[in-house]
Amino acid sequence: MIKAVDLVKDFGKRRAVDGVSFEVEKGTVLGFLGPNGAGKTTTIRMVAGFLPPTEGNVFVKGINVASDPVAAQKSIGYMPETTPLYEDMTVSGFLRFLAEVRGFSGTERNSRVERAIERCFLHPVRNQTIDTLSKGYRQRTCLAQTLLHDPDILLLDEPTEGLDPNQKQVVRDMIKEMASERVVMLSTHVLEEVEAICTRAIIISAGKVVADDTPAALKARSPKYNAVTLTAEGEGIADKLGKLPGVKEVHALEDGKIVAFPKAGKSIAADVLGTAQQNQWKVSDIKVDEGRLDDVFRQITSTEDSKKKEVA
Ligand SMILES: Nc1ncnc2c1ncn2[C@@H]1O[C@H](COP(=O)(O)OP(=O)(O)OP(=O)(O)O)[C@@H](O)[C@H]1O
Repeated sequence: MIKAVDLVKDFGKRRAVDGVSFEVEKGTVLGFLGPNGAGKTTTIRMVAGFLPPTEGNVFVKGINVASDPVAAQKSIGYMPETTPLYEDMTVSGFLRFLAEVRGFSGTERNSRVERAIERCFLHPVRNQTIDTLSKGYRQRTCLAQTLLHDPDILLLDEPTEGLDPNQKQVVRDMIKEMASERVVMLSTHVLEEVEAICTRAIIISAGKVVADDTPAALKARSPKYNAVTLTAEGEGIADKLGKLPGVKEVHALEDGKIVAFPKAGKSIAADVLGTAQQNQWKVSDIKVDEGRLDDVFRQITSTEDSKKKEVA
């Protein structure tokens, strides 16, 4: 549904996006991650047809977005970082107005507005003016306006930014619900969001794609992935675990816990447990680490930063 090919965007001498390519198919919730200034918003704006690329192309359902943005935008619902809202309009009045801008009138317009209100749970505030809405309801109103024309592609720039944890959850659930029949591409700094709702994550750093995988596969790149933390009483625990063939190293923590790190690609939990049983250690707790996306994010993006410094 979306195909981006070698996208480049220069602002004067600054290269904000530097050769980004990806393809996304229906049913995907793609998290676009990266440090501040990495080029996320710039890329999303190019996909949305609001910013022409300096080089490269974006195709949306086969339509070249830069050559025919109006046709492409029929399939796109775009929620920018800050959506302009008409503060003195009511929520339903605002949605009716935008439905008309999109070319719908009469009963068609009304039913589209009702559907958007329903999908975004806006009933309690439908007759309230926008200037009186809480941040969460403002965000849901922004989301509702992206749905009026029932687009196949939703581009959401930091959709949960500034929301409290309950509101975040509501918006995430709405996004998940909308994703099954669409492509959702969202930018975020929030790694837990990627784990909670994304089926795929692209990490961008200094305008380049530095990782593109499922959140689970990215987590598996964490140095802590499959590490085993053991709370146990017994003789020579660290030494014995260090001798297991799959174990790379063993750390004894100050609180008495022992952490065994596996060699790349190894799973050591069964061996650790077997050794504990053989030696009759008194095990009170054992945990296998799932890996952490923030470790991987830091690792990948700081490697890129240090490469840049080396080049400079
Ligand atoms: N209109 C513009 N004119 C000049 N430079 C710009 C413009 N828009 C973005 N930039 C620059 O391009 C780079 C990428 O910005 P962009 O907003 O795409 O990053 P981002 O990853 O979305 O960052 P953030 O997470 O902070 O929102 C930054 O260095 C930014 O200063």
